[in-house]
Amino acid sequence: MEPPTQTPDQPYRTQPVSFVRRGSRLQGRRREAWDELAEDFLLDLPHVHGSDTSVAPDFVLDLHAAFGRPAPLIIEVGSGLGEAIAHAAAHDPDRNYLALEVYRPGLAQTMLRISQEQLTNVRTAQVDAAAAFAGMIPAGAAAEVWTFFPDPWHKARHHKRRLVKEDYVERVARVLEPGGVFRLATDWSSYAVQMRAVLDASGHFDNLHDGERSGERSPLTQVWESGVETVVGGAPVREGKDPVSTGNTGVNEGVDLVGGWAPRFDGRIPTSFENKALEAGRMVFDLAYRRR
Ligand SMILES: C[S@@+](CC[C@H](N)C(=O)[O-])C[C@H]1O[C@@H](n2cnc3c(N)ncnc32)[C@H](O)[C@@H]1O
Repeated sequence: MEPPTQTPDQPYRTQPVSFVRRGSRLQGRRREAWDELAEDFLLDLPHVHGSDTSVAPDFVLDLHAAFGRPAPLIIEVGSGLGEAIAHAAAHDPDRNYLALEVYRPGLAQTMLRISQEQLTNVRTAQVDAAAAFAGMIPAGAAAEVWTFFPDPWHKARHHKRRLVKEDYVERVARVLEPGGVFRLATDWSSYAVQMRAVLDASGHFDNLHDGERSGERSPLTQVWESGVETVVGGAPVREGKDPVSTGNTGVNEGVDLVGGWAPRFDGRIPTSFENKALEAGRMVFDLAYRRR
């Protein structure tokens, strides 16, 4: 049976959300995957206000029941097509992996991967991660939270929609156990700078690579020198009508003396999304912070 299509979820929200409604209809193999695999791999969440990305504020997930065993928990937010989480879970069978994603076709594709690779340690949930982290995920339950390539929301007037900002970082701090690790990646320098600033200011985290890759070794310095982000889709960025925020994307911005960039995380395999960024010549910024 075709699952219900998404319905507007703005009325109950007080904050702008980090995602847009993309096609939620499932076709072909993905539709079959949803019908056949959701019972085993998709968490059945109580939604509110008819929105299938919401979760009832008083609902708390029973992780032991969801996975059928107690084990350290890794949560990937915005897991897309499931490439990274399926790969990581296959190489790390002793830990539980939870994919939080709002995009239904992506979740169907993720469930297909889980099934094809016969993984027993992955579950998925269609939910806004910011809402899930407010209550659904028990406090201190996660050993790691990953947020790789969140939607960049380029235009300055859209920056408020970026996922990684103060309130999200507070919620990640809530779900991580003491000593737990928050890993992030982005291919846009302006968002990378925002992530680093918000995390450094939060008071809940220590940068695992504080001061590393500064100066000429900083990917930020390299982006500024190359000016690669001043051309998007083959067209130069234009002030006023900029397709990307011109903050921290210009040529000769100087040298990044702060650094703090992590080496590429081994568990993060290149996704098709990252590959497109690399083909366009952009750099990837990794960050890793430990919960105090
Ligand atoms: C640019 S894609 C990157 C996907 C994947 N991480 C990768 O590297 O291929 C960002 C993903 O985050 C999802 N997303 C955005 N906001 C979200 C939220 N609040 N909760 C869960 N997923 C979200 C989007 O639906 C999209 O699939």
